[in-house]
Amino acid sequence: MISATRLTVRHRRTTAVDSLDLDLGNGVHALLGPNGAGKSSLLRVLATAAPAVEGELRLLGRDPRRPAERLEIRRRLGYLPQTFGMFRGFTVRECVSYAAWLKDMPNRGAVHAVERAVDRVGLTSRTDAKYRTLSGGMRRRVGIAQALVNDPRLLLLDEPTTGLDPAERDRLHALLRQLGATTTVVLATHLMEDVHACCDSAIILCASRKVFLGSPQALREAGGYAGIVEGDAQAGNPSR
Ligand SMILES: Nc1ncnc2c1ncn2[C@@H]1O[C@H](COP(=O)(O)OP(=O)(O)OP(=O)(O)O)[C@@H](O)[C@H]1O
Repeated sequence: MISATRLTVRHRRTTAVDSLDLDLGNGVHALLGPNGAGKSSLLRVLATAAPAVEGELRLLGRDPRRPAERLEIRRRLGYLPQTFGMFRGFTVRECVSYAAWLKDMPNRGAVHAVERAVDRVGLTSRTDAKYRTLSGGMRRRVGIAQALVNDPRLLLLDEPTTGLDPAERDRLHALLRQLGATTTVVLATHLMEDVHACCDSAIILCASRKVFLGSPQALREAGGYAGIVEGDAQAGNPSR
């Protein structure tokens, strides 16, 4: 569902993702790495929100450089960016309906899909509340509902559990485990709790390069996250 070959992402002179090879199918895949390692930059490219400067990328079997195929990818894509803005006077329902409209969903199906997405993030009792009256964690859950509303085949979540209370984190983990059966989910996170609760595999980026890809168990056996990141720094690749 994601196939990248020598994918390179740059911001002016900074290389954020360096010659990445990646093949991911259905399942929940954690994207880990120190601050500045390139996680958000990679997710933006996978979300077709920014182009790669080099390399090949196929998303859901399609080439995001071709406008018609990019449109098809976007219809099947859910993306929660690390920070996102929303019209503060919109209700929860309006925020999620707006996302459905942006994703070109037919009006009739969208009404039910919006209710379902709001329910999946536990905000049904706040459907008519204005976005500006919500807590930080609830706002993040609105963002997750926006990402889910079109039942995406490719779901990209940038630190979705930040600010969620423990019960909501558990609820999201359960939802992601369920979605992973039919969806390719990439979850950028700093929390090993997320990895152990719902992920089938973990990818570690350090200083823009992939330094590990394997199951949570393989990660433990390889010395754990800290061991791998410290080992990479000692090998002369200090993270920015
Ligand atoms: N818009 C930008 N312009 C210039 N440089 C950028 C931009 N966005 C990111 N960078 C740089 O690209 C590199 C990767 O940043 P990125 O935000 O992708 O890392 P990250 O792994 O998501 O970090 P964090 O864990 O802090 O969210 C960093 O060196 C960062 O300073």
